[in-house]
Amino acid sequence: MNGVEFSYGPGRGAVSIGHFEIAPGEKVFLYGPSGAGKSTLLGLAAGTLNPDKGDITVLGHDFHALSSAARDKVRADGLGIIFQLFNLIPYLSVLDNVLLPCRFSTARRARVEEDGGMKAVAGGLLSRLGLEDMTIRSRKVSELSVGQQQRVAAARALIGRPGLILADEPTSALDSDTQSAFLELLLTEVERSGAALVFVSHQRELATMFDREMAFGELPALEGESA
Ligand SMILES: Nc1ncnc2c1ncn2[C@@H]1O[C@H](COP(=O)(O)OP(=O)(O)OP(=O)(O)O)[C@@H](O)[C@H]1O
Repeated sequence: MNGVEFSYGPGRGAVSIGHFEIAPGEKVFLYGPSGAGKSTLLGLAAGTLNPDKGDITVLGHDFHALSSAARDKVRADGLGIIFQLFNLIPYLSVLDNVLLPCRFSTARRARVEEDGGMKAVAGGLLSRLGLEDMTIRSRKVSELSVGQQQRVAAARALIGRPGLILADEPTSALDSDTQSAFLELLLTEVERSGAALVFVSHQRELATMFDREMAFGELPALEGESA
């Protein structure tokens, strides 16, 4: 992103991003005060928000030159997104939630077929993310714990080897031991798939697990900061 300006409308939130870059396979921890613009940055990178000014290139695609349908295709083919509230489809099974991105992208589906097929790839991801129990896979996600839903959301983001994963505070609902255990599994899977990762969180103690940390906006001093 270069010289990006975005506003939600007159008198509403506005965000400026001078320069933001992430290399293939790089894992970046993005932090900053509430309202600084972290989620907006992710929305711009996902192509769901359109900048008023500036350039955004994602996975080699210049968003400015693309129609919104073409941006949607870049997102479906190449991005994995983990939201704070996971945004799973409650009435679908775990397996169907994980496989959802393959329904929207033939490229993604083809990569999954290449890697061994839908059931095998989804099952492998779920197992490595800590959902080994086979009976969980056919359950509706609304019947899972928050921690289990988080793992399903991670598997859904990772399926079909997207080039970039965008994660918006996916650990905030969990206690700190569960958070770091989840993050370790997520980072291992991200590394395995070769994806780049932008991970937004307020929990700066997690930053050491990443290649790079980046502050967004004004930052309170870390020293003496209450936990
Ligand atoms: N849908 C929206 N409509 C209007 N203003 C918005 C909207 N979403 C965010 N904003 C405003 O845009 C600015 C950036 O918000 P954003 O959600 O990107 O911050 P954030 O750094 O992700 O915050 P948090 O850490 O609290 O999630 C804020 O001033 C916010 O109030």
